[in-house]
Amino acid sequence: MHWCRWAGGWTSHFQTQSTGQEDEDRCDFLFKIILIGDSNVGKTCVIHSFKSGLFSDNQHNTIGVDFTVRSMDIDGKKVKMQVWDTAGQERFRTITQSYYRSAHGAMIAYDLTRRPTFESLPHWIQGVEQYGAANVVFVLIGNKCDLEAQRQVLFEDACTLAERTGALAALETSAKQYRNIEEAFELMARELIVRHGGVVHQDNQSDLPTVFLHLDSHSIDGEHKKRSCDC
Ligand SMILES: Nc1nc2c(ncn2[C@@H]2O[C@H](COP(=O)(O)OP(=O)(O)OP(=O)(O)O)[C@@H](O)[C@H]2O)c(=O)[nH]1
Ligand SMILES: [Mg+2]
Repeated sequence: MHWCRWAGGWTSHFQTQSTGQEDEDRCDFLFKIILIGDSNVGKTCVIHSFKSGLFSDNQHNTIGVDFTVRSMDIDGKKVKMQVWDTAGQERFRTITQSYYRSAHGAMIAYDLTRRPTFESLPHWIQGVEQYGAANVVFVLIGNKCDLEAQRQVLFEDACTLAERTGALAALETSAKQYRNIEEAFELMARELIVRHGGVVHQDNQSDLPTVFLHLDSHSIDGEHKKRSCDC
């Protein structure tokens, strides 16, 4: 039987006979992360990239909801990230919203080459506030930063929105070039660990701009407490 800390309580989600897989199944924390945002912003690619490091150009639109699991080592703690991929298409909205309730964290994604996908972020944030848990942590993810020449959203605009809406952070990612993918999930994992009783140090190794907001003073080292963008 393998015990896992499920955000505040202990759970036996990994009850099995002893198979010699104990090390693989053991974890210190298990967090549910949901990815939401308009269709074609790259949610599935971000998750696929996080899971396998690979990028596929021929990604089909997600039907309903899908999920994947990946473990991360955060300062010696084994953290299982159960990542829920949702369809951005309107017709699946009722199904996808029913998954918000049990999420500890939400990554709300937009495509920085398509302004309308950024404009709809307030709507997605409102959905999290309405259907999600009260203390859900959310970050704003501007994907496709490899397409700089086609950019339609300034990072400063994302920072402003993040600050106004109480997001933990704003980040720009590229699923295609595996840029800021690991960092986005690590940022989320570190914050959730702190909120659920662990103590970790913030360790931002990203080469891309990230702005951290609304972090508890005890949650991270002072020197990294706020890395602001140039806005
Ligand atoms: N250049 C570039 N293209 C990307 C990136 N991420 C995703 N794409 C492309 O964007 C398109 C949509 O990607 P998906 O991951 O299917 O988008 P989605 O948000 O999951 O869409 P739905 O499942 O309909 O909600 C695909 O053609 C991907 O190849 C990226 O970082 N850079
Ligand atoms: Mg998808």
